[in-house]
Amino acid sequence: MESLRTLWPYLMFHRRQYVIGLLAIAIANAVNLLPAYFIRWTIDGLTGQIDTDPTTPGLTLARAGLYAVGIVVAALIAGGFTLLMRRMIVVASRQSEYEVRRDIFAHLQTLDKSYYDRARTGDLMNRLTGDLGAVREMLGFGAWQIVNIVSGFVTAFAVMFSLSWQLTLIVIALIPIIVGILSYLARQINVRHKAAQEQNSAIAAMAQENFSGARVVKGYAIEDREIETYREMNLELLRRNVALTKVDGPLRSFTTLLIGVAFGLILLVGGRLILYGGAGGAFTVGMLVQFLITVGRLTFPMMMIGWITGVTQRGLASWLRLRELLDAGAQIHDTPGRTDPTIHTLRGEIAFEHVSVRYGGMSVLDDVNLHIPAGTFVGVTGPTGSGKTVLMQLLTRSLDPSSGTVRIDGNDIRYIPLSRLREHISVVPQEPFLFSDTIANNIGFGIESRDLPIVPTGVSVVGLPATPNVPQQPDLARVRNAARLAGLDGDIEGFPDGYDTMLGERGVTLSGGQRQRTAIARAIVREPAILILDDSLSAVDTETERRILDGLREVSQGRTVILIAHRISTLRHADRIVVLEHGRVTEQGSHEELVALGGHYAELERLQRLASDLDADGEAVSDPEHAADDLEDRLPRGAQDVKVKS
Ligand SMILES: Nc1ncnc2c1ncn2[C@@H]1O[C@H](COP(=O)(O)OP(=O)(O)OP(=O)(O)O)[C@@H](O)[C@H]1O
Repeated sequence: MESLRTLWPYLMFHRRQYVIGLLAIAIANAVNLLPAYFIRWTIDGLTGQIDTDPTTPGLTLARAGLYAVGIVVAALIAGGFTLLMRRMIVVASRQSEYEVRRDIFAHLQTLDKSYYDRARTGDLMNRLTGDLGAVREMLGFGAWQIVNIVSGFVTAFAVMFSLSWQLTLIVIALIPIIVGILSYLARQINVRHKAAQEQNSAIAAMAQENFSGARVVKGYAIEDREIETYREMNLELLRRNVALTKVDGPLRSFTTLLIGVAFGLILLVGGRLILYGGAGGAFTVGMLVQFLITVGRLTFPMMMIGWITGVTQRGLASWLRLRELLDAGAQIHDTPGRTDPTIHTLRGEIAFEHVSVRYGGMSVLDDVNLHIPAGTFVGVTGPTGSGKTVLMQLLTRSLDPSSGTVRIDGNDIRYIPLSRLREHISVVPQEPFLFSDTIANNIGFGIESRDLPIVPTGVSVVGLPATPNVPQQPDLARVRNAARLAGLDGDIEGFPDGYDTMLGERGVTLSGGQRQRTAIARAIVREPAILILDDSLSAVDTETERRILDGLREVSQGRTVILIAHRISTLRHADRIVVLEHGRVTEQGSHEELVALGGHYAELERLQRLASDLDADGEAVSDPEHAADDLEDRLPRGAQDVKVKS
């Protein structure tokens, strides 16, 4: 029931609707019992058993008409209250669903990279759809039916007792059997529903990865294998769903059987009571019929007990799966009391002091000491896996160091508000992600929340507040300028709808170089204090690279730019170049200083010069394979990458 406690606040938020709705059900249930009284009086009148007027037969036409009107009025009242209940509870459950979904999404936004490294997108999607649906069903139809059952039983039993305690006892005797069997089946339903939901998540995750990686699947022609894997997983889902049906189904049949048994016994004992009389006065035919009608009214709630136990068990199991999302905490967050809220901007001075990072037992960065003055243009290079990306991730606190301190403007970054830190540092990742949106929105993505005016476009739904206002389109002048600096403006002008061209699933597919430049423009447009480009020029030709570097020079005025690269042509004009090897800073200085030093950088420079000489004098063209093999054998790993990519 711990899981219910955490759901409570969502219910309490709409308590007024729930209370009104639940009262309405109770009233409707009570009113629904009235027609049985009218029927009883009619029958007893006809059989003369309640002949109150000795001069006339038991039933007059006027009285029969009154009973008929009574039945219609009772139906109208009950119908009205049922409508009111639906309006209250179904809307409240939809609102609770909206709030849970909103909270989960907002919470997921606070989780850090390490969570998403582990989580599977398909699984998250399934929880936000399938599991949330099960919870909504529990809160809406489920809550309604629980009260329906409880109030239905209470009112019906009150009437039944007033008619005959003997017959009521028969019905009561059957209840423990019902409850015992139903709770056993409910436990089974819970276990099997969880298993089915887990398989649903796995299958959704597999499909999502397959669609995202469609190019790889096609490239390797492994569609058949994927089809077979999916078939197996789908079959397993079928098995689990069938297993669920095997316990879901008997609930209904079992309840019908019990009702049949109850009716049989009531007729038997009720008939006896009419014939021979019972304790507590005469038992009439009309009373027996009323009793049967009232028991009949319990059929649906009884069936619903089984169904509702299933819905509640499924809803609770799904809520637990949603709680797992809400309980996942961000490992990196502000430290209340130590975070300095007065920090609003950054200048861009960076210092790494004895910084080490370890993953498991593996050392990724080892005692790194580095000082980068504000406004410097720094190149970072080193073999693959030497820790360049990890070093940059420390600056946005995508991860915290295992030991040592990272400072910006002299402040320990653990005490700079996270939102400020990330607002003023832009990173162009190695594999940029673009949204299925216009190219203008993809570039302006990062400025929306910070700089854009809010315009009211919310839509009001009857009874609900208007949806929150959404930001305006990004400032096109800024977007255009960023695209120019990233060397992308020419490409965009060639697109069918210019800056309004849709990208991704619904539009143009960009080349690797265009994707990189879109990501660069997105980073530049925010005018960050620190701009980090992680191997972001690897997919562009040398001419485009030169244009982008010129653009970066222009934006680097007054900001710190860090450029991770393997190409000497990208690095050579940096104010300072840092070489990382095996997680340690092994060289730093200007291009000339490092070439003179004769270390990793000098070797990289020599081999890349050799490669371009080979290209230039045609040897590589006449026999490119051998030239490439020859060079590859001699190039260090980082340089091999350059050769392959360039
Ligand atoms: N989340 C992680 N868990 C475990 N190991 C990790 C994680 N992230 C990075 N590493 C490891 O840290 C090392 C450094 O990775 P990093 O991405 O910084 O290399 P890099 O120098 O940027 O390489 P490249 O030039 O290929 O991009 C690698 O061995 C990598 O496998």
